[in-house]
Amino acid sequence: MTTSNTGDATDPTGNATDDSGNPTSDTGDATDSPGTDADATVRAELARLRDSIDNIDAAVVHMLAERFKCTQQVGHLKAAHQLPPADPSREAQQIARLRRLAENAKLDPAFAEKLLNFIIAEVIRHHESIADGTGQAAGATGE
Ligand SMILES: O=C(O)C(=O)C[C@]1(C(=O)O)C=C[C@@H](O)C=C1
Repeated sequence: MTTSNTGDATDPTGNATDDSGNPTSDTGDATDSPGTDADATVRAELARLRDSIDNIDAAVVHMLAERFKCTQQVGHLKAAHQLPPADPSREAQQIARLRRLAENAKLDPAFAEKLLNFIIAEVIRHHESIADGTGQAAGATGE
């Protein structure tokens, strides 16, 4: 719900709801309103799906944190041996592989490529900071 919304919305069953998603026309008596059971079912299904989304988002954050711990070590290795932060041929392989994986998983490969490029751009920024001495010290966790 946006903060600019002043009027009541309708829930997915078309019933009027307030800003918290609660029915506004329901008297609270479950026996006299045919919409009440459907509302409760829809809200329960939405809550169940949102629980799964929250778990998946948490997994994504933890996996990204692990990936950045690896790339931080790569950044230090590259800086110590005067290797360039970016490796375009490696990136081309990663993109081709990720697009294949995405297609098999029925995920939009263009989206997968954009996501990987977004992550790699951040990694390269970190590598550059490590190389110029302004980056995170080796072994630092940021906690
Ligand atoms: O594999 C490397 O050389 C890395 O620095 C890691 C990484 C990546 O995030 O996967 C980042 C930058 C490179 O251009 C390629 C890949």
